[in-house]
Parts: sequence; C-alpha cells; structure tokens
Amino acid sequence: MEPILKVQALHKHFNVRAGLFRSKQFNAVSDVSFCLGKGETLAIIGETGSGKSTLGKILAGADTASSGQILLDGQIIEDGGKRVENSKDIRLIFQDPMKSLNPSNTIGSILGEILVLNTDLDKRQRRERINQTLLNVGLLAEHRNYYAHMFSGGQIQRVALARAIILDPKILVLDEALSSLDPSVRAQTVNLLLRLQRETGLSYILITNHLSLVKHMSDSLLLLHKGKVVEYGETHQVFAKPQTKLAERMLAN
Ligand SMILES: Nc1ncnc2c1ncn2[C@@H]1O[C@H](COP(=O)(O)OP(=O)(O)OP(=O)(O)O)[C@@H](O)[C@H]1O
Repeated sequence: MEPILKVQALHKHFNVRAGLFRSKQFNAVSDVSFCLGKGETLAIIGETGSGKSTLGKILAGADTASSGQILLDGQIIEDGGKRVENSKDIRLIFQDPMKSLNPSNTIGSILGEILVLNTDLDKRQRRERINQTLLNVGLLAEHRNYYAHMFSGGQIQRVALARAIILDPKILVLDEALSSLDPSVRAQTVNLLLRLQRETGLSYILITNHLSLVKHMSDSLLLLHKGKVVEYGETHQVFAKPQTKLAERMLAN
C-alpha cells in the first residue's frame, strides 16, 4: 500500500555566525528518509539538539527544508526547499499550546476563524463542526464560550487537538505534546489519540523521548543523532535489537 507520507533525503541547514563577518552552515537535518502508513504512528526520538523539532516543523510546513522531497498520498508537497502545496493535511501540536492560543478570543471564535479562512461552510455549519470537534476530543459544546485560561492543562491540550483536527487532516505531528501533562491526564490524552486514530485513520508523528509512550503508541521508530537517522524500523524490533550503541543506551533508560 502507498504510504500516506514519504520523506526522501530531507536536509536542512541553518546559517550560523562563525566570527564577526562570517557565517557557516550548520546541518540540523541530514539526509533523512522514512515512510509513514495511514493510521500508523512513527516515533522520532533523539538527544537534545538532534533535529527532531526542526524535522517536525518542516513536515508540517512551518519551515522549509534546504533540499529533499516530501510526498503526501503520492503527491509531492515539498521539493528542493520549496513548499509546492501548503497542505492543511499535516498539523503540528506543541508542548505548550497556551502560547499559540489568543487569550482574548473564545475557543469558539478561534476555531471559527480557522473554518472561515479554510472552508466554505456557512455560519450554522461552522457551529455544528465546532461543536462536533469539541465533542470528538472529549470536551463539551459549551466550551466554545470559554477562553484559554479557563481550561486545565489536560483540557487545553484537547483544545489544541480540536484546533489541529478541525480541518480533518491526515497527519498530526505531536512535538512533545504529551510531555508536560501529569501521568493520569497523559494516559487519558493517549487513549483519546488512539481512539481518534482508530476511528478516522489519522497518522501520527510522535516526537518524544518518553519511551513508554513510544512503546505504547508507535508502530515504527526513528532515532536521530546530529540530524542523521541512526536507527529506523518497527518499534518492537528496534527495542529488541538495536543496531547502534546509541540506540542501546537510549532505549535502555
Ligand atoms: N533557527 C535556527 N537557527 C540556527 N540553528 C537552529 C535553528 N533552529 C534550530 N537550530 C539548531 O538545530 C539543531 C536541532 O534543533 P532542534 O530544535 O530541531 O532539536 P531537537 O532534537 O528538537 O532538540 P530538543 O529535544 O532539545 O527540543 C540544534 O542544534 C539547534 O540549535
């Protein structure tokens, strides 16, 4: 079966200062390739600075690569450092969603604005879609009238999820999105994500070093080191037989 996402030889460098008048290229992501199937989860792990977030941002279109290709459903969406199509099909969720929610707007108006900008739905249809999306993430329709500060940490992550799925994407990139939640709220959010995946066939890219989450949620696992893929395979196989000393060390913790 054609993978939903195919990443080929992706590369990202940043120009960083190397003295007063000079700059040099720093490779944050080097020659990264992988595939993700529909309804599957790929975990990306790696030490701090290994390029996980940079890769996540590029996949979601929040940044562009320097070279390489990204194909979604067989169609090229990024090629040679250019986003060919600004796809709404890959959405990013961060660790701290509060930062990206306007505190002076209700959740209903934040979600409504996304629908106004991206769909032809009329007011009644938008209202229905917002209510349904809030219910889908385990919130109530009444929560549309709430402001961000009125939610708990777990609820705000559900609001972020509602915002991410309201346009019916194919892939969610979860960048440490579950890290700051306390264990019981994290377990509930994981169950919610798994239910959504079962019901809608959503695919996830899970950026985390939380190994029990990786084991519980992911089908495949990619280990980045200094921007390069040093291990990639089915999660249970990588855990059972890591090929590198680094993977052995990281997965033993
Ligand atoms: N805009 C930028 N300009 C220059 N260097 C950058 C920029 N963004 C990221 N980097 C560098 O790229 C490397 C990879 O960063 P990235 O945030 O992707 O790592 P990470 O694996 O997500 O780390 P962490 O787990 O700490 O979040 C780091 O060395 C970082 O300093």
